[in-house]
Order: sequence, then structure tokens, then C-alpha cells
Amino acid sequence: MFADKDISKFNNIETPFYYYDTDLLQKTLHTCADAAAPYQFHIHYALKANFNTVLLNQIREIGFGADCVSAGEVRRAVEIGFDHKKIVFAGVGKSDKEINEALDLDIFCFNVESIQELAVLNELAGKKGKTAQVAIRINPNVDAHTHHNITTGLDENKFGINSWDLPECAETLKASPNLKFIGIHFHIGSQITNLDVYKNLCVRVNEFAAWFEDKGFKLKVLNVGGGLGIDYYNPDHQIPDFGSYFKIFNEFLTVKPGQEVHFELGRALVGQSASLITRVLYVKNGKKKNFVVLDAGMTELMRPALYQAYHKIENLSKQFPVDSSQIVKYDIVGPICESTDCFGKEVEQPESFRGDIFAIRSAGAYGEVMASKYNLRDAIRSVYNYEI
Ligand SMILES: Cc1ncc(COP(=O)(O)O)c(C=O)c1O
Ligand SMILES: N[C@@H](CCCC[NH3+])C(=O)O
Repeated sequence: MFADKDISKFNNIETPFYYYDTDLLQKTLHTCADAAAPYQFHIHYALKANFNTVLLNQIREIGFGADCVSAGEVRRAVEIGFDHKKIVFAGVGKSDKEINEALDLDIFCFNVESIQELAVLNELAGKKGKTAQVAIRINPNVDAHTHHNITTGLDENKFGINSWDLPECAETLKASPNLKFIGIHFHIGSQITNLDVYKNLCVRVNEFAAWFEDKGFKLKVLNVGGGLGIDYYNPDHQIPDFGSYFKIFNEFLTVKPGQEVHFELGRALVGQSASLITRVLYVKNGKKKNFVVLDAGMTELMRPALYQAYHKIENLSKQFPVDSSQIVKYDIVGPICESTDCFGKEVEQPESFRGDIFAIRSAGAYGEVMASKYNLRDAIRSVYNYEI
């Protein structure tokens, strides 16, 4: 993304801002689409990772569908022009208002997360004289081996319907005339880098599919969710290994004729395509610690404060290689009134000065969309590679 370390293009732009590399996004999308094509896998992009309209337009153009988790996301997907027959709506707490809106927009499928939600959806669809297509989100109790806070497929997590509730779920489906049951849905967590985890998921999906088929249900869709991770330590490697990822599902998932396999990728598609560009406001050299104070903080990129997530930090104003005598360890912090407003502790950087431009890399997913107004901060802006 910054191979030439040419920052002259950033010099006259007010910081902080998200810098989006849409060329890299294009490359990533094409790599993913090409890797999925031989298996005829369907990709629904998870808007929660980033609902920036410039990105969404590119994602729609490549032919992916949309995985949404609120009526706002469904509305955004429709506005962008995603085919409504490629829009799915998941979420553990869909309100009646949201369900009604999605019914009106004739989306492809509701990924239902509780038996009570099935009953509500059946009732609301009935009032409109509609039939809602549903997939049941099952909690498969598969460990995603990722950060505890972003694991979603264990018994202790709130997501999906637990296996012991499936008999009641099946009865409810049979007794719901306004629902058409089309498949099963899973999502075990995010930032998954150990691909073996997906083999375990496939085994569970096969078991659950067989269970439903034994009960006389036909499954058209096997939706295995998303979660494929990116390499935060080497953002220059940029494009995730979609080939190995899809190969696992091709090998380990039992797919019957006529069945579709759906994926809901978010981070893997957009994560490497943006950096948070920020300037050094102050450098504080203390006895115990040196601090670089940036003009971006947890209000612009929350992941380090929320999950102690690692993002590579680069001082773009310095030419590399830097003499080792000029390397200093800094705590790299933001301006927010919170001690957790820290992008990295004891980070080795070339000696840095007020005005230096820093890039916080791999910020395309769960970055801009998780920004907040805390401390009444100005809204973060976006800048695109083709503009500068
Ligand atoms: C149901 C569902 N699908 C898809 C995703 C996208 O996940 P990721 O960005 O890790 O691919 C998420 C978020 O974790 C999710 O909750
Ligand atoms: N927001 C998280 C991931 C959660 C994904 C949504 N279920 C992150 O920044 O990594």
C-alpha cells in the first residue's frame, strides 16, 4: 500500500483520515471471486465490516450479495443496488420494525437466531400475507481459536440456536405456515487464522444437515458464515489465501445436488484496503516511557482499545532503513481521555517528531464503521487513492 513510502500526497490533507486503496480492494475481490468460482460458492459480503458506499459499489459490481445485521444495513444494501434476492439478514435481536422493513424489501432470507424469533417472524409475515424464507442459525459449539471477544460459536455465546433446542425448532418450523425453511447457517467467529477450525465446522455442518434431512426437511442452503482472518503483522502480504480456505469447504462439506454453499466474508475482503492516516501532535519523552501522541485515537479506530488488537504502525515520514541508534520505543497513544486509548505499547519506531505522518495499517474492516463521537470528536473522513 505504501511501498514507495511516498507521503507527499498526504502532506496537504488534514488528518486524521481513512485512506482507502480501491485498487487493492479490486484485486482482493477478484482473487476471492476467482477462488470461489470453480466450486460455485456464493459470497455475501458482511456489511458490518465496512458499509462505506464506495467500497460497497465495488463489491456489488463483482456480483457478491450482502449479509446484513440491521435494517439500516439492509436499507444500505438496497440503496447501493444489491439484488434483493442476494440479501440475507442475521442478528440475535431483530426488532419487529426491522423485520417488517426487511419483509417489505423482499430480501432473500432471514437467518433466524432463536425459536421465539421464528414465531415473531411467522406472525409478522402472516400479517403482510407473505412467506419469509428462513435459515436457522445453529450454534455448533466449535472453538474458532480466535480472540475470546470475537468468538461466536460456543455454547456460552448468545448467537444462534443451540443443538438441544433443535427438536423444538423443527416443530416450530412445521407449525409456521408463513415461513419457508431453506437452510442452516453458522458463523463461529472472526479473525480466524487457523484454517483447521473450518474442517471442524464442516463436520458439524454435515451432522446438522443430516439431522434435518432425517426429519424430512430439504436444505437448499448451507451457509457457513465468514470469519477468515487477515495478517495484521504483514499488511503488505495483503490478500488472504482464499484458495486454501475454499478448498477446505470443497473437501470437507457434504453438498447434495441442488444445494448452495453460502459464505459471509467481511474482514478478509476489505481489511487490508485501508490505513488510518494520522499526524504526531506531540512527543513526550519521560524517564520510564516515551509517548507519541497522535491526532487519531480510539474514537477513530477502536480495535486496539477494545480487544488489545494489534495493528502495524508505521512512521511514513521516515525513510527506511533507519540506523538502529535512531530507534526509540514509544507508547503510541491518541488524544482521548481514556488510558486504553493506546494503539501500541513499547513500539519500536524511528525517532519521531511533531508533524510526522503515521499510518495505522489493516484498518479497512471494523475501523471507520466502529468510530464514535466520544469526546465530541469530529467525524472521521475518508480519502481514496484515486483522489490524490
Ligand atoms: C453472522 C456473521 N456473518 C459474517 C460475519 C463477518 O465476519 P468476518 O468479518 O470475520 O468475515 C460476522 C461477524 O463476525 C457475523 O456475525
Ligand atoms: N468488530 C470485531 C469483530 C466482530 C465481528 C462481528 N461479529 C473486530 O473488530 O475485529
